Amino acid sequence: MERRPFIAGNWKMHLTLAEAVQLAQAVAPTCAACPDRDIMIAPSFTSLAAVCAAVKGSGLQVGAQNIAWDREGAYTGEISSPMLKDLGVSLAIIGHSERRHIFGEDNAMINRRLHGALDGDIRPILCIGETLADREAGKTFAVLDTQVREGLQAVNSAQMECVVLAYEPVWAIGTGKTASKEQAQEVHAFLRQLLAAMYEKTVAETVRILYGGSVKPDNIDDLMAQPDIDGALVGGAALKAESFDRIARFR
Ligand SMILES: O=C(CO)COP(=O)(O)O
Repeated sequence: MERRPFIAGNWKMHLTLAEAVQLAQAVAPTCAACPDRDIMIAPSFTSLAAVCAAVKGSGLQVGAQNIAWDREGAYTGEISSPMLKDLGVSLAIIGHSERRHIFGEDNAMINRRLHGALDGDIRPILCIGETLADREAGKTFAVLDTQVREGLQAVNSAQMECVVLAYEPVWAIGTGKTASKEQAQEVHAFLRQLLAAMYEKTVAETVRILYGGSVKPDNIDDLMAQPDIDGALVGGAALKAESFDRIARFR
C-alpha cells in the first residue's frame, strides 16, 4: 500500500513574526520541488495568519500546534477550529509530549481536542510516545496502546481517513538521540497492527505514521526507507530552511 509521504515541521515556541514569515517563505519552494509528498509547517499561533498568507498557493500546508475541543466559549487562552480555518490552517498537532508532560494534558483531553479538530474540518496529527522510564520498564507497547486507544476513542473508520499518527519517543525529542531505524520501525509496525485490531485492515494500511525525535538531514533517508515510517515530525531541524529542505527531499 502506497502512502503519500508527509514531512512536518513543528516550530514549537520559536521565532517572532518576521522570523517566522521569512522561514516560511524560504521553505515554501520545496513543495514545488517535491510534488509527491505533503509538507507542513506549524508556527506559533501568533504567526499563523501571516505565515498562511505568505505561503498561499505554494502547496505548503500550515498546521497549528494545538486546538480547542469546542468551537467557541469561555476557554481563556484556547484557539478553536473555526478560528484556525479562517486563516487557512488545515491541520493541528495534538497531544505532543510537551503538552502531555509540561502542561498536564491527558489522553481524555487529547481525545476531546482530536474530536474538536475533526468536527471543525482540521486534520489532527495525534502524537504518542513513551518516556525513557516507560521504555526501560518494558512498558513501551502498553503505554502506546493506551495512548492510541484513548486518544482515538469514538473516532470511526471514515474519520480515520483524516487522522495522522506521530510516534515521538520522549527520550528522543530534542536530545540528539534518535530511535534507531529498527527501533522506530518496530514501533510503527506495532502501531499499524493495533490500528488493524481497532479498525479494519484498510484503515491500518492507509493511516500515515510519522516518526519524530531528533530527525536530521543525516538520518532521514534511513528512517524513510523503513516500510512503516511514512514521514517525519521535525523539531529543531525544521527551524533552518536548509536542513528542513534536505529532510523534505529525503530519498
Ligand atoms: O518534538 C519534536 C517534533 O514535534 C521533535 O523535536 P526534535 O526534532 O527537536 O527532537
